[in-house]
Amino acid sequence: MNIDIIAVGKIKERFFDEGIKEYLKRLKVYCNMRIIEVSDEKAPEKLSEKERLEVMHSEGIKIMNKIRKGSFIITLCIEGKQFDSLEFAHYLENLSISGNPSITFIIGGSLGISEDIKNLSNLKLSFSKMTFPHQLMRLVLVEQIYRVFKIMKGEPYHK
Ligand SMILES: C[S@@+](CC[C@H](N)C(=O)[O-])C[C@H]1O[C@@H](n2cnc3c(N)ncnc32)[C@H](O)[C@@H]1O
Repeated sequence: MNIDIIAVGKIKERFFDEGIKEYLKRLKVYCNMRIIEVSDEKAPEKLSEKERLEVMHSEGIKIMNKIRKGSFIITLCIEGKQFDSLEFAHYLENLSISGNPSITFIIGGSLGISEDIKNLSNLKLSFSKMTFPHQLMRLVLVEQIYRVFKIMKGEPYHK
């Protein structure tokens, strides 16, 4: 299975970086995963709503340019659909059985993600109603994808 994660912004904290790298290493036997980083737009700390939308729009264009053609697009956002890990595993398993060439997960930057990207997504996925920083979200996502493969293969990990 080809899985892309398109993420806005860099991983700056070493402890997130190490965790993400560990799961990417573990995932190598299960899938072909690429992490594609797009740069975040430089923005002042205080932004008007109009400026915030403009930043997210510019980041959205960079994201769009990186989406693999024909990919099933899953955008992470707080208001999306919530799954438990077993449901998420079955959902991804069905996607792979239905012959999708790839799955693309999208994680927004510190300001969030544009409506354009949300609207072109096949699924909006929420990990809870709480807001997580984008670096932590990337770590949680790779861990949950690893968990999905362990569940799909019936291998011990999930309880
Ligand atoms: C710091 S958050 C952005 C917060 C922004 N105020 C918003 O409402 O989207 C950065 C990114 O992490 C992801 N994210 C954060 N919390 C999430 C959650 N509970 N479920 C799904 N994605 C989340 C989203 O992709 C979001 O764009």
